[in-house]
Amino acid sequence: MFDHKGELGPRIIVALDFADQAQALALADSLDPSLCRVKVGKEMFTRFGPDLVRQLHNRGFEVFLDLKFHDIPNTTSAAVAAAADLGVWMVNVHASGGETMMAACRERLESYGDDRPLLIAVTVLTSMSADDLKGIGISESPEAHVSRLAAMTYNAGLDGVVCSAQEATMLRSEQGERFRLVTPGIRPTFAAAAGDQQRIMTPVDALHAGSDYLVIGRPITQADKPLEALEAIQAEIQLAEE
Ligand SMILES: O=C(O)c1cc(=O)[nH]c(=O)n1[C@@H]1O[C@H](COP(=O)(O)O)[C@@H](O)[C@H]1O
Repeated sequence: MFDHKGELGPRIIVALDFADQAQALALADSLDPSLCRVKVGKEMFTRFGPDLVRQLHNRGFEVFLDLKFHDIPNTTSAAVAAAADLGVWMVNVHASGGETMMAACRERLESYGDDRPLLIAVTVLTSMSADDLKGIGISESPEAHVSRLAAMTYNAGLDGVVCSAQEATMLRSEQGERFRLVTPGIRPTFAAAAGDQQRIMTPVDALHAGSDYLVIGRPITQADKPLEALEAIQAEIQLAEE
């Protein structure tokens, strides 16, 4: 694994999944960059492109560019370099693209030194259950499959994985303390709806299980008062850390 300047900093990454840029920026303006990072994913990047990322940078936010690249090594490593040129804090690829592809991405970022983004790989999407895996021909359990993909990611020299918090304890013991665990599928106790997520956990349980970063979307972005929702989660986390 290669070194990175990044310290842990704020643990919450707010997923900005909006069809409307003004709405996303208004939400960002209501949040505090010292309390959270933000994530730009496929919907907003496809609609608004790199300019949205720059606007978030101008507001002081570190950005996780969540485009889950999955392609041949040459294409994927070039895409990761484009993300590094944009100055994002974190970028991801799909681990199922294979170890050679991931290693090519890591090598491509070496020339950026300390300015490179964290490079992580998606294992098994948190919306997928054991039955969904069977549907794509994978008969091992989600945990076993996550473990396999995380080991490949580690061997390719990446910084960590996106996984469910339900797999965090296992991966922490298998891959050690420095392997970053980024966990979506987080549902605070006050957020009743799991929505399309299958493998979920509360923020406090996720941190106890070993998550480094919690990706949280709708429980904050669709709350009546998003800043209050973020602060409520922060308060829960702080209480648990005392
Ligand atoms: O890579 C991701 O961020 C991701 C991976 C995964 O396995 N599951 C997952 O939900 N995500 C993203 O995390 C966010 C979760 O949003 P909420 O379900 O609204 O909290 C979405 O932006 C997803 O695209």
